Amino acid sequence: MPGTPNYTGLAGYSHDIPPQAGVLLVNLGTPEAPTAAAVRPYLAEFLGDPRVIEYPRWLWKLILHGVILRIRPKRSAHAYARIWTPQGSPLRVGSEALAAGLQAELGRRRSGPVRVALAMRYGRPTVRETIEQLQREGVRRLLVLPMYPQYSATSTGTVFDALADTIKSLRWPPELRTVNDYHADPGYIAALADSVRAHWARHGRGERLLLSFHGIPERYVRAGDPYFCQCHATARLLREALGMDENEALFSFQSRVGRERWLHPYTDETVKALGKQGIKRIDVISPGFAVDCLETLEEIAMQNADFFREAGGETLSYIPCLNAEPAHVATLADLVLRHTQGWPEFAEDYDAAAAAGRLAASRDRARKAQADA
Ligand SMILES: C=CC1=C(C)c2cc3[nH]c(cc4nc(cc5[nH]c(cc1n2)c(C)c5CCC(=O)O)C(CCC(=O)O)=C4C)c(C)c3C=C
Ligand SMILES: [Fe+2]
Ligand SMILES: [Fe+2]
Repeated sequence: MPGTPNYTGLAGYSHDIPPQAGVLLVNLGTPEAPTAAAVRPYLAEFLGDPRVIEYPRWLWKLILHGVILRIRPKRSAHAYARIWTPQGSPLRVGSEALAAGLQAELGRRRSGPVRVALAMRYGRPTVRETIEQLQREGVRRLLVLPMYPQYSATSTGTVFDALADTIKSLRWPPELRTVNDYHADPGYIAALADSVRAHWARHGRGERLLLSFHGIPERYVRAGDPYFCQCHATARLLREALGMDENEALFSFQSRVGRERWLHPYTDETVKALGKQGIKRIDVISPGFAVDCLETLEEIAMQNADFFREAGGETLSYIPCLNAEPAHVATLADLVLRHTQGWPEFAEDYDAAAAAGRLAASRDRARKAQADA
């Protein structure tokens, strides 16, 4: 508190700064440049994480450094080069825009001071340096929101590892809350459904809609990872909100790496099968990614579009992630308000009824569209 004795004698000692609440968004991270030299340290950190690759350490270190880091950086860099923007990697640009949008929205909807910051699990800015910076700015209460709608130990879980490591070394850690997942959040489902309808209104509607989620090894799910169930739940709720059944809105897993069996069905095989069945146009959405990235812009919109054409299809129409769209910002702001209830900086209450109302309205629109058809 200003005016209380400062025993350290240091300028900027955090007792002297008015307290604030903070929201820390954390995304995966991305290379600094679309070059093999920049991709190598990124992949080394990412694939060196024992949460991501659950193999005996010594064996994996041999394979990672002996084989993978000699081959993959060049291949990945080539893929990144296809989607790189003048502002940098789409994942970084999109995450920063979303964080800025959330800062503005919370500023409008909150009476108290709130700081929104963005960290990356791999690469920079790190979780540690971002939390240390927030503390210098007076953040005493912190909500950590990993940018993954569905929980997986390989994505969300490892963000909490980085958080725990940071907290362990702080003399005076902030009061903490965390968001595990928001896979069934009504606002999130409504925003996805609305984005699909907006895409159809602008580009026409395909014969099928494919909901493609990032995969993980099947072994992890058998060991207790809830990811598969949460992806299924998101897909079911999204189908309901769109008034579609399982034959119209299909479900698959993308981005597999290595020889091990990953979650099924695979996106590439599904896309090829649809092309072979004589389907000419499909729409694809990736509801597990908050912002567009390599796995959507390159793997889906480019690679899988090629697979579809090679199999006899014509158009794979990719539906972008929610990115910094106002509906996405509003949904995350709701989530923040709900998870920070009771904090003195955040006196107002989260309006659960309004979010449920938005989902109901989305379902009504689906019913109306069906009745009109
Ligand atoms: C090999 C193991 C991997 C697991 C398990 C995994 C889980 C997982 N990943 C995401 C989100 C993203 N992954 C991205 C890229 C990416 N993923 C892997 C491997 C695993 N992911 C690799 C090797 C890469 C790098 C690119 C490549 O070489 O193919 C990205 C995009 C990053 C970007 O810079 O754009 C995201 C986002 C989730 C949500 C998840 C578990 C549910
Ligand atoms: Fe991944
Ligand atoms: Fe990939």
